[in-house]
Amino acid sequence: MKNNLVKKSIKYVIKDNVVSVAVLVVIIIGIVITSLLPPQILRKIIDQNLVPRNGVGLLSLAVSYLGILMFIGIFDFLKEAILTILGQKITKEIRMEMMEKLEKINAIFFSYNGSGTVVSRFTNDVDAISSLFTSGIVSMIVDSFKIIGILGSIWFFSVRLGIITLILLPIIFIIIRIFQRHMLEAQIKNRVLVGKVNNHISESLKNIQMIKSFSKESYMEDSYKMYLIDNYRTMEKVNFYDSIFSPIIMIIRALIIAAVVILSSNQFGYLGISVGMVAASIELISNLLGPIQDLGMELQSIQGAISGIYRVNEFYNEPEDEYKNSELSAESIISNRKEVRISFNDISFYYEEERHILQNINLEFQPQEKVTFVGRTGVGKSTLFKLILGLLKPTNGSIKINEVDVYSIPNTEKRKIFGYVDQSFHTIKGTIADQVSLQDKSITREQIEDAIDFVGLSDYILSLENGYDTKMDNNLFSQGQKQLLAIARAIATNPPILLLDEITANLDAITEEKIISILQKVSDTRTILSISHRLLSMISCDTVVILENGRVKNSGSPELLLENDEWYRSHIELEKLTWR
Ligand SMILES: Nc1ncnc2c1ncn2[C@@H]1O[C@H](COP(=O)(O)OP(=O)(O)OP(=O)(O)O)[C@@H](O)[C@H]1O
Repeated sequence: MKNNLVKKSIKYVIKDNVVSVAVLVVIIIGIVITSLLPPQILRKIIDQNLVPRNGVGLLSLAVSYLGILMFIGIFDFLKEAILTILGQKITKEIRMEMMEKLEKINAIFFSYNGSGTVVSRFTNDVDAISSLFTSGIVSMIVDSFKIIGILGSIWFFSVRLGIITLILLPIIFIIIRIFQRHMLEAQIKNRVLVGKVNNHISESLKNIQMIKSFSKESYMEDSYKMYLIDNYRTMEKVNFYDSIFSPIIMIIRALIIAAVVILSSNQFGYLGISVGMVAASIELISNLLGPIQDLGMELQSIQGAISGIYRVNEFYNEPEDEYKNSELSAESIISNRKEVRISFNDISFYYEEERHILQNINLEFQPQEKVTFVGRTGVGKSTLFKLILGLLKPTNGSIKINEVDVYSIPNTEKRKIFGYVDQSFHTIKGTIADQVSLQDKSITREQIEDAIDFVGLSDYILSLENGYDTKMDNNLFSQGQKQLLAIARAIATNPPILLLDEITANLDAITEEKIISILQKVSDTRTILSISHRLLSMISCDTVVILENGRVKNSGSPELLLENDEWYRSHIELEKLTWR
């Protein structure tokens, strides 16, 4: 992959924490070495003191045995602490870079990736990478060295025992791995089923009205029972593997101890080692089981981390918005708001190759022209707006404002050029004033209050206890008021172009009328591009553009279209016959 974010972040954190990394290396060496010492001391105690019944030096050996165990504990603690800190720093670095990337990424990415997928890149995948440090690669290196060290020590006591241990090692590893795999499979299955059980409850609660209205209680109950039974079965499996795992490790350990004792007994004398060496070998071999068990789990988390690394790097390599001319400012594009000329120059667009949404669109709008785009649902009206806003890049042609390609306008300048309102109001965390400014520091309090006043919401908002500084709550505003707030948000920076996408779609006729009258006021000095399903509810416009099959079918003044466009005329007639 071209840009390896994970590698870059690791390098950066290591460079920034050289001392901690150096201490970590020393600690790791310390752990590997010190963990080999206790069996050696044990051998000495048995061979020098216990067998010949000699007390000389016994106390100092016992103290060093204890001291070394304490050191191992301290080293282990330090290793974990440093690894966790470094791991957290690396994941923080990765997440920050990902957030920066998210801001630059091409809007088309979000067409194909739902919010769940993107969130999972930030959470699960980065967490999997972090486990690479806490329980993955470093622990695996430590455990591998521990195993090598233990093997070396055993070899040193008896070559024969060394060879036997070497042969037994992969067999033990495979047995442990088989059990771990089954355990993990059952745990994952169980987690999925617990999720399903919980989802089912929340889904039932969410849809309780529909369930009751359509008498679907028994269906919901049956599927809940089914999930519960499945959950119970997998839970049993998890319990079975959990309870059998420890006894299996103990049996393996007991078998090894028995084998070492028998092979080194006087009758066999096969290993030819002292009693102290037997005891030390038993301890060493017992100590082998820990790292072998850990190695299995570490392999597992490394596997998870590798796929996390792949997905994070894949995200990091997503194409970014191509060309933004940072020299362009809103003022340089539109020096006189009465001179805003928008042109569509043979634009075509598709989301998926070979499936054109828009084709060969050529249009030219005069300064302060009011244009309404109409057409059947799915014809590509909202897509056209995204192209005008420069969120999507036409696959062919260009859209220009005063001869400047909209796609090259930097995002920071867009709010001064465009105001955009769509069907629903999207709230942000914060106060009512924040809903208008979107916490943009360059928007003054006066601009916020003027915009709110303009849409006629100031009386209502000032009647609230904290006025404009009231904490935003979805229940504070009706649907119509929210749309007014959305208009205030769009006009706060006084942009010369307004894009209105079906903004009255979810409102009743009276609220719709109120909003349209406010929009008429807003439209005086602006270019207004709007989308409307209902031809009669359009704000009075100069031009109607009818889209059909991704192309401009017809365009002209409403009066002209009434005369020469059958589709337009029949739709107007049809709407007049209906309630609204
Ligand atoms: N993100 C996307 N990825 C793939 N296809 C898409 C995407 N968004 C829209 N489309 C497709 O593009 C076509 C045009 O959609 P668009 O939303 O622009 O139409 P519209 O005219 O605004 O529809 P409506 O009036 O119902 O809002 C539709 O066929 C839709 O399925």
